[in-house]
Amino acid sequence: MRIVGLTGGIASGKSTVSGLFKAHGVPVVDADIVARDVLKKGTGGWKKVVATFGEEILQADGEVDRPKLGQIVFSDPGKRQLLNRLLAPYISSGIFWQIFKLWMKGSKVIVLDIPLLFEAKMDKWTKPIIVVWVDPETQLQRLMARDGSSEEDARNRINAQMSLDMKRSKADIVIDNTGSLDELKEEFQKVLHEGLLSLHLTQPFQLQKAYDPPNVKGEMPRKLQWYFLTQFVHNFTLLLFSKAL
Ligand SMILES: CC(C)(COP(=O)(O)OP(=O)(O)OC[C@H]1O[C@@H](n2cnc3c(N)ncnc32)[C@H](O)[C@@H]1O)[C@@H](O)C(=O)NCCC(=O)NCCS
Ligand SMILES: Nc1ncnc2c1ncn2[C@@H]1O[C@H](COP(=O)(O)OP(=O)(O)OP(=O)(O)O)[C@@H](O)[C@H]1O
Repeated sequence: MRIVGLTGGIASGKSTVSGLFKAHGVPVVDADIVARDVLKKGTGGWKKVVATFGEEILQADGEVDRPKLGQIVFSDPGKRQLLNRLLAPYISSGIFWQIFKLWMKGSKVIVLDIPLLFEAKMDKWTKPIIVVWVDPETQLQRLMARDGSSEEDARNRINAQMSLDMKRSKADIVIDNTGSLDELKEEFQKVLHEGLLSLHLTQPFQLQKAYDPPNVKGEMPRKLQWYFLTQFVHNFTLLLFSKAL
């Protein structure tokens, strides 16, 4: 299975590009969604974060108040590193689990959409690496417009990540998202047909068929076996990652 790394800076347009991949039938694992799941009320990640940051980061319903925690960690690098360390094993194992499920479904090419691909040193697992780049001013404006955040908050979030120019220098393929959405779609088509092909990754028509092989009747017993196997692998990985940190 080929794992294409899709990264960039905050609000550089990763989700917009991953939406285009999905529209072409390529499955996407979204690390932000995994990171949200591992912080839901009652999960292991939630327990660790509440024990460390205190109950004042909770809403009345017991869920983490994400804007509040965001404000704490994006204005204090030490606290951000602490949060990263607490959640990293859960996020890594969640990502692994999603990829494993797609592999079982027979997917040949998937996209891993992850903002911290380089920072978390996960780039060694992905090839090619696509970086969605924008100039700093456009990034700031889009971030403030999308999140309704102040300039200070937006700058804090941008500065919490490796610079986009540095990420661009590490990319196999760069998508420049400074222009309009239509221009982005054109860039994306070029990447599909020229970029990925020049890396001998795959044929476009294979990309479209990269997921969901047709269902075969009477597969239930095998699926059950797979279910138990994957539960085992999931728990084992979680244990492994927890011990590694
Ligand atoms: C601090 C939290 C609660 C703020 O939540 P909020 O809903 O406001 O933001 P959201 O999770 O949607 O993230 C938005 C963007 O912020 C950036 N970002 C998130 N966490 C981090 C981080 N630890 N370091 C640098 N950038 C980050 C990413 O570009 C992400 O796409 C949340 O971001 C979080 O739990 N972060 C730690 C987990 C993590 O590292 N997530 C990144 C995915 S690997
Ligand atoms: N080419 C474009 N022209 C105008 N707006 C755009 C363009 N590309 C993306 N946007 C907008 O910019 C904002 C950020 O894009 P998006 O959410 O895709 O970024 P992201 O990299 O996934 O961000 P995050 O790291 O926070 O998940 C969104 O509101 C999106 O609609």
